[in-house]
Amino acid sequence: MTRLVIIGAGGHGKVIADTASCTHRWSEIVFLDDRYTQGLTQTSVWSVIGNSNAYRPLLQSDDAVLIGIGNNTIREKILHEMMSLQLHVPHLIHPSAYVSNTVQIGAGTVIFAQAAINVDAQIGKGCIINTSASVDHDCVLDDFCHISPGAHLAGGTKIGARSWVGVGAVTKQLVEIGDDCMVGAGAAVVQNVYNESIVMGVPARMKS
Ligand SMILES: CC(=O)SCCNC(=O)CCNC(=O)[C@H](O)C(C)(C)COP(=O)(O)OP(=O)(O)OC[C@H]1O[C@@H](n2cnc3c(N)ncnc32)[C@H](O)[C@@H]1OP(=O)(O)O
Repeated sequence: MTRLVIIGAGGHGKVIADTASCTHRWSEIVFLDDRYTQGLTQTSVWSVIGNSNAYRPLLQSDDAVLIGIGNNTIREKILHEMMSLQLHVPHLIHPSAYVSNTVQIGAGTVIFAQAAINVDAQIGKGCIINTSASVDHDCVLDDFCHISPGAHLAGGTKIGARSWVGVGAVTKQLVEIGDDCMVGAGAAVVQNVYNESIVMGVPARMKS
């Protein structure tokens, strides 16, 4: 078993740590966080061992690394740094999640408790499938997107890179959401959404 180092000790990082501890895959779980320099040495039951900006001397070659940062663009930047250093970036699945054996999952993607991912879905790198979200058959999620708690993607939905589907939002089957989009909490997306759009409401419309 190796050590898991999580970069970012905020709420999302803690859910990663909690999920990781449920898997019993890691000998130790520790955090790096910018607030270490202000005296943060503990978050919940886990130690913060250093500053995330000075990670290089703190990381061991056999560590596994995950990024505990909810912002999709920042998570992308840091994950790419980690991968360029040839560090092991696993994916993480909570034991209570259902993930079909046919699903493809990229490095650094995390799938939290009670999520369900159905047959032939494809999920890119560094994605977050949050608590109780569902991603149905044949969905394609590009890298670094975030499906918030309780959001449901119907079959064949496509989500572009770095897009964020808000808590409790839903999509109609085969809808395509572009890159860098924001789908508001509780929205029902029934039409395609262009890149960099913010949509909200039922049915979802562009934010004016
Ligand atoms: C584990 C976790 O916690 S994961 C985190 C999950 N978080 C989320 O899902 C948050 C999703 N974010 C939202 O829904 C946001 O409200 C957004 C992105 C849609 C809009 O945010 P902002 O641009 O800051 O909009 P703002 O809060 O200023 O509201 C603007 C107007 O839109 C309305 N509005 C905001 N969000 C929504 C929404 N989801 N649905 C319908 N209307 C909304 C507001 O009531 C307001 O209306 P008004 O002008 O009539 O008063």
